[in-house]
Amino acid sequence: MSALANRRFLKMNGLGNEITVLDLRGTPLRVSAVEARAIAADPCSHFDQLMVLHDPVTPGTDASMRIYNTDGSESGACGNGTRCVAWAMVADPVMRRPSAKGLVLETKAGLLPVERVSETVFTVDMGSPGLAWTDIPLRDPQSDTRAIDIDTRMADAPELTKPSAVSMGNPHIIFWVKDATAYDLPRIGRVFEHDAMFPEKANISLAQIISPDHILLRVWERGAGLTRACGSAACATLVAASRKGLTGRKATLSLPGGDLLIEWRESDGHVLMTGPTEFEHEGVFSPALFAGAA
Ligand SMILES: N[C@H](CCC[C@H](N)C(=O)O)C(=O)O
Repeated sequence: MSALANRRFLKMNGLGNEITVLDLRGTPLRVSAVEARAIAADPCSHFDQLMVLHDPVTPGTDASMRIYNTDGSESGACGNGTRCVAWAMVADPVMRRPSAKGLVLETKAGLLPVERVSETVFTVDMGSPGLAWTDIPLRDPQSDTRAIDIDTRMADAPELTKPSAVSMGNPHIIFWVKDATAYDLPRIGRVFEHDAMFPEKANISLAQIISPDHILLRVWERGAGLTRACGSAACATLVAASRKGLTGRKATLSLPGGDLLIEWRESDGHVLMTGPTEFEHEGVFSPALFAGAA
């Protein structure tokens, strides 16, 4: 039987991005890809991302996190999930920390300080974006060495060309379009997620500039598919839009699930993401869920 059987989880969402939170602090347990897929397959614990908390690694941080997609693959970043974890660590009666000082979470990609703005709204410092082609990573050096306009196109949609690439600890590719709702994103996403240009695959966004401080965004997520929102994609998009001179360094990103406020802070180059969290329910994993999972 899986050691995860009967463990408590929280089901939450960040702008409709489905998040399951599992606290494994104080245990040596790790989640396997097979177990992650089993948790995702159950309607009660279904997620776009599973946020797993482990004991802190870096002194002064509150927890380290591993992030799993629906297909069991791992990501270095999840903005919406990070806000949900922050809510759990200040408001959930079981996970809540005794102290109310600022919270710092850690992922494979770095340290993420979080501030509570109101009851359910949090600002996460998502760190500095990776902008070199090797940071994304891309397979080849680009004719535009800044990776602002990268050399790829969709064969049967010629206007989908020269997307921008940004890493927020995970790879993001952003196509600039006149109407983000006019495309079959699942079809485009499936093709580009696995394009040989992206050795670690990629999250694929369609971005429409509404004004210098407002962007409409739809995202196909690596390992999870179409989601109602993706926080790291919103951060990557604002950074790319600002580098292209399409927006300033601060904008509202409107996703199907709602709005995020993103700022690429001038003083230190960090990206700040502010948005809501919503608690849905808690549960425990039924042992039957893991039948057949190693
Ligand atoms: N929904 C997440 C991002 C998940 C990214 C994941 N699909 C990957 O990079 O593998 C967010 O709010 O930032």
